[in-house]
Amino acid sequence: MALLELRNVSKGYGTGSNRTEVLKNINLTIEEGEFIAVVGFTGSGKTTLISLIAGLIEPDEGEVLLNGVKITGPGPDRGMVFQNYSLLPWLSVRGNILLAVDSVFPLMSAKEKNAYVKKYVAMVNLLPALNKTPSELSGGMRQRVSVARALAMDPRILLLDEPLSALDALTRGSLQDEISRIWEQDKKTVLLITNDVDEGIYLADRIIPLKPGPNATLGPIFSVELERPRDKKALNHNAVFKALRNTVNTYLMNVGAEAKKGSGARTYILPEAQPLDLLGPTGVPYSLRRLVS
Ligand SMILES: Nc1ncnc2c1ncn2[C@@H]1O[C@H](COP(=O)(O)OP(=O)(O)OP(=O)(O)O)[C@@H](O)[C@H]1O
Repeated sequence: MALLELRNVSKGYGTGSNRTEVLKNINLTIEEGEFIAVVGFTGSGKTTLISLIAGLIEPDEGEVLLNGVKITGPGPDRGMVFQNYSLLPWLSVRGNILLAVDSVFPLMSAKEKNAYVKKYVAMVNLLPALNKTPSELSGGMRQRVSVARALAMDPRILLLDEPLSALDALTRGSLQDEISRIWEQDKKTVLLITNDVDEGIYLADRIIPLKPGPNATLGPIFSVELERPRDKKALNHNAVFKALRNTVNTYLMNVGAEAKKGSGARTYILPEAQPLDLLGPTGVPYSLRRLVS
């Protein structure tokens, strides 16, 4: 039996003329231990999709099943990492993770909990920051704490909703490496939502595009036939990686262009314009003054 299954799931918001149909007839099956990446356009319904799986919202039609049982609300069997760090600002790294551990393993002794929290903090390389509060951490460090907290709850599936999109390119790259390393260790089932095709290919077993909304549906499944562990630098020269990236990007560009045509969106051709440079009192343009003075 599949670990997670979405059967003909549709979801919209609002009523009457304020109604937005977001997802239409979504069918998705994820097996235990798989790493799946859903790539999609801004506003296509990625967060809606992951919120349905997290049990934060309910589908209008269809059903979401975990291990064959219908999801009716949030639960510790699904660990969620959001785009924007959702840590409690008054608690330390240890405190934030401990709170989650307390709720899932209430019978664990204080000593065991302490060691358990440390294990997950070490997993994301944050032991030196164990007693720091979120305001003392960088964005990348906060996201690491979120990942550690989700993993410490030992969920059946880890739901990652664009966890790296608010980070700069360097931090994003190193966190991708960490997620990859942790996944190799833990072999947890993961659903990653991302807008970065390269990130999806680097991390996942399968890439599934979410087409543009309204009434967004899932596109074809692209299998990632790349050996693990993957070396990001080597991938840049890997023919399979480059071909897959090209195929997925071309697919996304085509469905994006189709959706634009269908929506009747108009293209405006802007005139070519050069910015006027204001002349200073000396007759030298302001932008050059520092160079000539
Ligand atoms: N609670 C809500 N009430 C009304 N409309 C909503 C609600 N949540 C989302 N929407 C709308 O549903 C559509 C899909 O939103 P969603 O956040 O799922 O997309 P997304 O792909 O995650 O977007 P982004 O890439 O910007 O994060 C958008 O048009 C959004 O405005």
